[in-house]
Amino acid sequence: MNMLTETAVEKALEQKMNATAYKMVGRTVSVYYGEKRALFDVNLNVRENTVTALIGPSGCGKSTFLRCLNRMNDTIDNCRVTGEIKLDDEDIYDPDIDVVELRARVGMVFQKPNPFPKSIYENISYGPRIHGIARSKADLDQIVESSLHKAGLWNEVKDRLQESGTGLSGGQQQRLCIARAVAVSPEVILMDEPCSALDPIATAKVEELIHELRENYSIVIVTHSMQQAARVSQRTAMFHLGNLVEENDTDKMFTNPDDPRTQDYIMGRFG
Ligand SMILES: Nc1ncnc2c1ncn2[C@@H]1O[C@H](COP(=O)(O)OP(=O)(O)OP(=O)(O)O)[C@@H](O)[C@H]1O
Repeated sequence: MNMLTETAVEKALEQKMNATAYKMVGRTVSVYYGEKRALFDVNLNVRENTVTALIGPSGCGKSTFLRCLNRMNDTIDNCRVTGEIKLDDEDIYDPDIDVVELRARVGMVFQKPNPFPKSIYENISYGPRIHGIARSKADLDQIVESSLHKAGLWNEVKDRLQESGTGLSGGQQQRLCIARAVAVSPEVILMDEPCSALDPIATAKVEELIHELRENYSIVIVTHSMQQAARVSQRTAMFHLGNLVEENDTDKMFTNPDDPRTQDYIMGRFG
């Protein structure tokens, strides 16, 4: 993309973002693991075409909040979520919601790349097949190719689609997992420390990819790296001891945060 077009795309995205279209809205979200309360009445929204970074010291509840957004906490015994979370205008905790469909709309990429022990092709085609997105082999081929393109992996794997996904390098596996999430046409992508198992070069590639994906998706990323939050996100939310301390424009958050706890954390004074 040339500089001019890139600036135009950035500008258009900025305008979209400033219109404060919320893709997801979280109101008074609390989470309990048995008797233990891990989140306290968190009010946090996910903006469209925006990367939102969740930061804060270990154990502050970042992953717990992330998992609320596609009901991954349902899979944890003893975990109870209260409050309200809406995707567009739909309450995702409504008992009538189809959770499998929800998790296709709100996809997830985990800390450790977790491709299925199947071929690269099958890793990506599985979701579209079970969700009935592809009607023919040609449809599937097209989805596999376009998802790999979107994840910046096509050129590296196009000649080895039938080889196992687990044979790829760690960074390639993570981009495969991103391609797998993208293949079911999600609206939101959740990423839980997606680069923590990657080397700096693979990390840079995934960060670049996150930057590009923002054009089409809303992204929420948990990260321990302040540099990463500053590089990839437009909004940042700071958690501490299960509370949302502050949510702000990333630029402001890293230059002039409203809350002293944010300042302390960013300056490495705790956590
Ligand atoms: N499955 C679980 N069962 C019981 N307690 C849990 C579970 N998962 C998380 N917790 C607790 O909930 C709190 C928040 O944990 P969470 O993993 O959300 O924090 P985090 O900010 O993502 O931490 P980290 O940065 O270390 O990954 C912690 O006190 C943690 O011990």
